Amino acid sequence: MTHNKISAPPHIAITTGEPAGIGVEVSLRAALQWHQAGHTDDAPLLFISDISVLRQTAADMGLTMFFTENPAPSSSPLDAPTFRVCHVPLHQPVQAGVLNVANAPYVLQLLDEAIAGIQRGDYAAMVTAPVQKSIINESPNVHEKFMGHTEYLAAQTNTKQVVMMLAGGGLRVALATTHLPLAEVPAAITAGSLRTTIEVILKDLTHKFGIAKPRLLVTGLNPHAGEGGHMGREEIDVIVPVLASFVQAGYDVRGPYPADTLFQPRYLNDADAVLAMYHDQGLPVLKYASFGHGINITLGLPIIRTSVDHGTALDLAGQYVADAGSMFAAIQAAHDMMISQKNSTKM
Ligand SMILES: NC(=O)c1ccc[n+]([C@@H]2O[C@H](COP(=O)([O-])OP(=O)(O)OC[C@H]3O[C@@H](n4cnc5c(N)ncnc54)[C@H](O)[C@@H]3O)[C@@H](O)[C@H]2O)c1
Ligand SMILES: N[C@H](C(=O)O)[C@H](O)COP(=O)(O)O
Repeated sequence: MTHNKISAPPHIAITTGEPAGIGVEVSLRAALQWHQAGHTDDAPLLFISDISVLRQTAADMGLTMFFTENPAPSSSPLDAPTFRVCHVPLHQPVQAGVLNVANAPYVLQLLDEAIAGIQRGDYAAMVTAPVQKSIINESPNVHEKFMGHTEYLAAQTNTKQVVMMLAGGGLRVALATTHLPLAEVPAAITAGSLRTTIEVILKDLTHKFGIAKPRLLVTGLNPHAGEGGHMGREEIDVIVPVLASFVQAGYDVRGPYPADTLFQPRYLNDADAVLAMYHDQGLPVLKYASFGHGINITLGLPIIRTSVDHGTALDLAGQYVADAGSMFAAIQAAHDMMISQKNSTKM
């Protein structure tokens, strides 16, 4: 891995994710679009990736893009889209659509470099292309269970509790639990964890999204929010008391609402975000509303991290037909969060 001291302004770092998936191609397309939108001075992009893969993929896609490990663009024509790269070499050559366990540590190296670069002050934010969680867990060289970026970034930055939030189609949906087997969800929703989750959401909606007094709607866990205890007691025993404590403290936190009927304008028009209890309670709604243009944000981290709303799409890899809209939206969101955070620290 090669480091070049990056001069101001700090770059937004893109990690290109699983090399056999669509991560590199959507990163390239979105970066080119970002460059063409004129963001070369206020929020330039930098790739954390294997530079040969970037060059080869751009050539295969017919994109005119140049890549340099050096601070000054070397061989590109004046004004041509030139991107800095923190070169991390692949462990083995890639075949599109075919996972290779030998490259799993490479995927984590991209993330480690992004975190370290932000901590060095070289990067202002990280935007992650999708990874394949299964192949990372199959690697004999990866010793910790890998649940997702969200959990990995929390661990690597020593953050006790983070919150996954996806946004798109006019919705923001945060999750009380992330990549957990469904059978483990009820036990994971404790008064303590729910309280911290809500605190993290309210704080970041203010500091990273510029919402002075966030309005949060909270789902129940069980069908019909437990039907008065006849279909589960988590609402009565855990969720209601936690929400009441926020209301008492003056926060606009409402619920628990039955999840099946909460996602309608009547409720959503009067809210900034919804907190769902588990992954497949909230995300299908969000992805139905915005797949291809939605984003994923990790709240509660000491760094800014955004990502796409889709996975590695191994079935599309190498065809260069994948929609880069979500990657572009993730870059835009990282940029907007940088500005909100700067403004909120000035206040
Ligand atoms: N941010 C991330 O790292 C992230 C997010 C979601 C899923 N994943 C991982 O990706 C892997 C595959 O997950 P999956 O199959 O459930 O979801 P997926 O998003 O990869 O694919 C679901 C469907 O959507 C299509 N699709 C996905 N992205 C697209 C795009 N940009 N343009 C056009 N079509 C697109 C695919 O071809 C497929 O038909 C899993 O390992 C999963 O954990 C990672
Ligand atoms: N839960 C996310 C989704 O469905 O889009 C996805 O798996 C990515 O999660 P991480 O950002 O934690 O990798």
